[in-house]
Amino acid sequence: MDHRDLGLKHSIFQHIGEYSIEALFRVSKDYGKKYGVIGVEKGELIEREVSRLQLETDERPVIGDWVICQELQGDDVITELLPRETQLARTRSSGTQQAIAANISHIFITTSMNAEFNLNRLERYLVLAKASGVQPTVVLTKRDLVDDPSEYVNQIAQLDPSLLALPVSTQTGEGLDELLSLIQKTDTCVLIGSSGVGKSSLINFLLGEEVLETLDISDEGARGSHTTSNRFLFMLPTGGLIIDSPGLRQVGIGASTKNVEETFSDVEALADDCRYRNCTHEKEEGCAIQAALADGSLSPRRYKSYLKLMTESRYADNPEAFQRERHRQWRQVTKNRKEKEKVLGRYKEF
Ligand SMILES: Nc1nc2c(ncn2[C@@H]2O[C@H](COP(=O)(O)OP(=O)(O)OP(=O)(O)O)[C@@H](O)[C@H]2O)c(=O)[nH]1
Ligand SMILES: [Zn+2]
Repeated sequence: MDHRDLGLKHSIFQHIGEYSIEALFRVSKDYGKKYGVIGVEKGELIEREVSRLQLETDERPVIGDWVICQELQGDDVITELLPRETQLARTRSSGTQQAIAANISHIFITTSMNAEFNLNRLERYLVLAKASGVQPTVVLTKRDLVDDPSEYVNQIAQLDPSLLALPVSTQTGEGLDELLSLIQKTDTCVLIGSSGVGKSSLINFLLGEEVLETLDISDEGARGSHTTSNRFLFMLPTGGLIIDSPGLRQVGIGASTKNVEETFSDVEALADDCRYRNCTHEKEEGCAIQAALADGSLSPRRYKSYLKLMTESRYADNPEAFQRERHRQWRQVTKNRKEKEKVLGRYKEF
């Protein structure tokens, strides 16, 4: 085996500099202070537990990162964090971005074909994929529960005709070979989606064993006193890698207005035809978006989803504005509470 089996893309090589390839490792477990890393020595996979030195960047290594590890005074340490090709990030409460996983080549957006199916949520995930610069595929899970998945596939085609939507079932095995065939040897994939859509079941299938359920117990035994990591990079037996991280399972992830515009290119294209350049698409005369809503060519659902994600992403573009808005909302809450107390106080007087 070699580093390509760990997902090494050619582009990372230029950053290795004077180090030997044996010093190159990939972060596979994140314990907070310590990390699990994997590398290759004499054609064999090696796993190490390392801590990090004060790095030149403020950035903390995350799962999927490529790092340089060296032995210093008997300890294995991360001495350098290599530049990321892609990263998935979320917006902190302060409005700044925090990386969750790095060097990902494929995002599988998972959604099940039942009440959980939600186009707004899908659009949110598509914006996230845009923000990360990563190719998304929609995986429609629980294929065995529906007679005909085409109703779901068609709805996704309406969001973006170039987007692949793949119905699968871990119960019957349908679609799973196609899913596997999408993962190349040097690919690093993540599955994102709501709780219960079947992500763990899919990861277990890809790994060929029930790793996710049994992991906590065996890992704790092997690690002794360390807190068990719940962020993992797994190597698939069929080639390629997959990241499982609870941070990736949440939806509140940051993206810029540009990412939203790209995801909603149909709505943006309409806006080009508005009479006024600074059209707010609300009441203006000659608004192409209002016209499309009126003639039914743009659905009110998609329009609302677009406006909502645009508003959110404006804050990601501008953390200070994000802070101001939070402050304003907080003042409003406090004011409401004071007013309520006033009213209640008055009642007490009676
Ligand atoms: N009918 C059917 N049920 C499935 C399928 N895949 C998973 N399930 C069931 O759906 C439930 C949730 O599956 P998980 O794999 O734990 O879902 P998850 O997305 O990992 O959920 P979290 O761990 O909470 O994020 C379990 O009861 C599974 O047995 C499927 O293809 N068909
Ligand atoms: Zn308009």
